[in-house]
Amino acid sequence: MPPNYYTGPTGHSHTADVQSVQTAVLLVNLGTPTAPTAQAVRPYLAQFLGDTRVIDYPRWLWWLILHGVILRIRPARSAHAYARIWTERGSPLRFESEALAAALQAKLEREQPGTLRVALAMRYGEPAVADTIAQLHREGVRRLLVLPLYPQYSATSTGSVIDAVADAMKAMRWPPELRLINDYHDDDAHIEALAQRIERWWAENGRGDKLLLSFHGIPERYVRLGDPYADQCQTTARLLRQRLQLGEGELLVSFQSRVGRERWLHPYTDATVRQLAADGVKRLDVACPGFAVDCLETLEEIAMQNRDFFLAAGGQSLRYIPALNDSPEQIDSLAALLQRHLRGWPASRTDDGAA
Ligand SMILES: C=CC1=C(C)c2cc3[nH]c(cc4nc(cc5[nH]c(cc1n2)c(C)c5CCC(=O)O)C(CCC(=O)O)=C4C)c(C)c3C=C
Ligand SMILES: [Fe+2]
Ligand SMILES: [Fe+2]
Repeated sequence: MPPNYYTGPTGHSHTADVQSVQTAVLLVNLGTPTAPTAQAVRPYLAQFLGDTRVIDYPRWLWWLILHGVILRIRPARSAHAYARIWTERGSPLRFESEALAAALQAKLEREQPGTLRVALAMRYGEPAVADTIAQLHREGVRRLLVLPLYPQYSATSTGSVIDAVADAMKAMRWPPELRLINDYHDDDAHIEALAQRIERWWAENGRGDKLLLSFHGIPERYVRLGDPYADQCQTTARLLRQRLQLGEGELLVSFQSRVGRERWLHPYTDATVRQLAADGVKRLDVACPGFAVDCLETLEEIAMQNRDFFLAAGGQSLRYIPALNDSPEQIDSLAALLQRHLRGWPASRTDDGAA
């Protein structure tokens, strides 16, 4: 039988429950290297930076630069950064995403016993989107709801997940019915979750002089070409500012993680924290609402690198407020978001529980 050919509900599944569950939720995050070494980071960066959604230069030119220059230098530098945040559980992006998926599975199982599966895939590296969808398909999944773990849509992040899902579907004779959440940047429950998470953190740790929201940047050119990302970041920030009842000067927005020589979204986070310190701000709180779970970009770039920049420029403390991760706030808001997008699909037990 050809690979990915639907074998029916008795196919390859191991438990009665899995056999009967025809609807799956697939969470997709970016992916992360398997170890904090140049050797492990290199193939990860090659796949990531080789994606035309991420870098759209003409292929032959970019291939020469990527393989001739960047992949000779960057893996060692990135590996050094990864080593600073690596734990005995591995890469934070990976174990935090797994914890989120497990908590969502448990929550949805309590709400609708035996009707839904939650799976997790990574856009780059493992577990690959195509392999995960093929496995769900073999287990009899006929309806698939995909949630890319990016609150704001960008072609470079969400768009690339859509490509990977489309490629996986193309390889199937009878693909499952598909729904795909584009973004949840202005979802009421999501804004409420962010606000409560920040307020809870302030209640436990006290409050700084200002709150900076740092989002991952993208090249400005992509926004001119129609990417809604910058607008969605600003909307998330505006809604959060209203909900937290903060003034324009108390909640600021910046963009981090710039790569290469092009102009990226402004203002840059590193320049912003230095300027704030120079302006006399002593205690700065930073949150990164664009990241569903903590990762290199929050734990190393913000909580370590930018903290150092702020202190060196005269600031007293830069405190990073953790991502929503698998907090009750995140689980409740994402479960509600998923339930809304699942509406209209039949309850998926086909065996009336008799298996
Ligand atoms: C070079 C172009 C890049 C674009 C465009 C980009 C957009 C983008 N990225 C995220 C989320 C994450 N990025 C992460 C790491 C990371 N990002 C880039 C480059 C671009 N990102 C690189 C090269 C790296 C790897 C690390 C490094 O070498 O600096 C991560 C963390 C991964 C981890 O393992 O922890 C996340 C998450 C979004 C949301 C986005 C567009 C909006
Ligand atoms: Fe990135
Ligand atoms: Fe970075």
